[in-house]
Amino acid sequence: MIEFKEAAVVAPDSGVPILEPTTLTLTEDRISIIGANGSGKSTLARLINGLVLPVTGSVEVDGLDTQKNGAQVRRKVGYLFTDPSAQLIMPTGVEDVALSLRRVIKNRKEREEAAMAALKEIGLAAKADVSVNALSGGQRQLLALAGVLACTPEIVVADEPTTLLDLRWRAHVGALLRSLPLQVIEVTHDLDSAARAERTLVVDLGRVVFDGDPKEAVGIYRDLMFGRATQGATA
Ligand SMILES: Nc1ncnc2c1ncn2[C@@H]1O[C@H](COP(=O)(O)OP(=O)(O)OP(=O)(O)O)[C@@H](O)[C@H]1O
Repeated sequence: MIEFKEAAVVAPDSGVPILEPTTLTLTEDRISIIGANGSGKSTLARLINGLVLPVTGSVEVDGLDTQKNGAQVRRKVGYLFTDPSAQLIMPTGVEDVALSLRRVIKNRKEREEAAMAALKEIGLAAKADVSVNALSGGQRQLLALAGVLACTPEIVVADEPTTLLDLRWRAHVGALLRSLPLQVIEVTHDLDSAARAERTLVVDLGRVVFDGDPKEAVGIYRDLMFGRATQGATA
């Protein structure tokens, strides 16, 4: 269970509020987060695994405070970035997934075997020894996901995981995320994908302005966007 208690974030340099005090209990297996560029979605998502820490209030995952128990929280919460380059470090796929496992499996041979198993599971076994740079964008995102899943998280937070992908890869990665027997929280600009969740949060100007039915959420987001576009056009 993920619990935000009045969690607020400000910009480290300026102190400008990025996320207003936010209280949420997130228990559903499929949650989507939508909102305009710069509204605070990634900040909200990053609070869940302690990549961002609240300046006031707290965020807990199964009772573990992200501030005090960061390492334990990150073992529970895997984080998938929009751009897989942000998390792929090693020259080849198998080395990269093995690196993700360095804290989980100490024995090198066992680690490589587990990395290969994770690549096989996701359909990338044939690319295990290929240079990461030679993979397509879709394959790189799959590889990043393999690295996350190899560590057997209980929750996956995916921050616009399909934004950089073509339609085919978008469908593939989206379907994979939906098939995971885990809690999946997805930040997305893909409103069809957002609407498939059980619960959707709409973020606007650093606040969760709607929390509930996905289809209703998408309607509210569209109203926010078109209202703003109209105001902008007439200003
Ligand atoms: N470390 C930081 N220092 C200063 N400002 C920040 C920092 N992190 C985020 N911001 C600002 O906070 C606001 C919210 O950022 P955030 O990345 O959470 O938005 P977002 O909704 O995920 O946007 P996008 O859809 O464009 O990815 C933006 O205006 C951003 O510039």
